Amino acid sequence: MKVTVVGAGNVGATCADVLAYREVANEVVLVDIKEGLAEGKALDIWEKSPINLYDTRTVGSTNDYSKTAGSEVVVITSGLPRKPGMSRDDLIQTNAGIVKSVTENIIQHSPEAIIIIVSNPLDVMTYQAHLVSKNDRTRVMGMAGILDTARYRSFLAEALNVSPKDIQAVLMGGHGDTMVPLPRYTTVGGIPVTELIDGGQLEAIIERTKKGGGELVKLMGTSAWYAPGSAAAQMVEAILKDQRRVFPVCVQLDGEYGIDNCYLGVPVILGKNGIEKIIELDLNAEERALLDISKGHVNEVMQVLDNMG
Ligand SMILES: NC(=O)C1=CN([C@@H]2O[C@H](COP(=O)(O)OP(=O)(O)OC[C@H]3O[C@@H](n4cnc5c(N)ncnc54)[C@H](O)[C@@H]3O)[C@@H](O)[C@H]2O)C=CC1
Ligand SMILES: O=C([O-])CC(=O)C(=O)O
Repeated sequence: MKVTVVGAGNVGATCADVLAYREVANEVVLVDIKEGLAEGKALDIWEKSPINLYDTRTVGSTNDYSKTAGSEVVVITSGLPRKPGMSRDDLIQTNAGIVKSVTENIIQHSPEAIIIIVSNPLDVMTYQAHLVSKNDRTRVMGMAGILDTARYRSFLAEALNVSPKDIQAVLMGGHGDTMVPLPRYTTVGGIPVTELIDGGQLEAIIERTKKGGGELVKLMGTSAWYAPGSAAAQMVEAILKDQRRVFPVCVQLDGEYGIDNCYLGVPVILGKNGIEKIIELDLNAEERALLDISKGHVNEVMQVLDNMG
């Protein structure tokens, strides 16, 4: 089993590292445009194998996609991260071109690959990769929901002083301030969260979650990588091991939730064929209204991409 991770920066290298030490694949190919970066990081991860005890082979490449041939899953993390004061949407001009050229190279060498997009703005970069690859929508998806849900779960765990392992939750919508957390579908060891926390505190956690990426950008001057890299690796693992995990994932909606041709995070079952099923929740009026706002925003940014030609 072979996985390629494009972009050997913060998120890509973290993803490759998690894939290696969890032995998700036999071979992980790391690609970057910057001379020597991918080779160096792949070698560093390989040199760690006797310490962390794994035998996944990690290989680096400076833009030579022949090394990626026959990959079953490809994670695309190449592109600019935002700096303080920027929105994710501000990255579209640069990242749209990068995601386009990378997707073309990937498809040429691994036409059967399932593609996971990480580059921002996430929902619209997933649209871009879908347009370029012409793959079935079940095989081109974006990583955001696992990360956003993890932030929400970790904040709840802290507030309730319980293990984050016991918090289950789902978030929907675009990867940005319009994301839609769903307290109705949040449980703590099977107990509805609303029985354990007061409304004001829960609302504050939801607001912090929506701005969770920005909180880290403010602290570090660039965006997060440990949780994002691990989240992308978790999606790869679900696919390669055919785990049928239930995760929020960004996918093109084609009538689900009454929405056509918009790329949004929704709960799906992830297995060997990529998106095995989109789960349609019975949203109440308030949740529905929030999802519509999120859809409106993603549609606007999709329009910007369309206008770029
Ligand atoms: N979906 C999500 O939840 C998240 C998305 N992101 C996004 O992921 C992307 C990467 O973030 P970081 O790893 O922190 O950035 P980074 O700057 O550390 O790494 C990006 C890498 O992409 C490489 N690159 C640029 N153009 C390339 C090309 N044409 N081919 C191959 N490699 C190329 C750069 O040389 C660099 O090494 C950003 O767009 C960021 O906004 C980051 C965190 C979470
Ligand atoms: O905030 C950013 O720019 C990166 C990202 O998508 C996240 O960490 O959620």
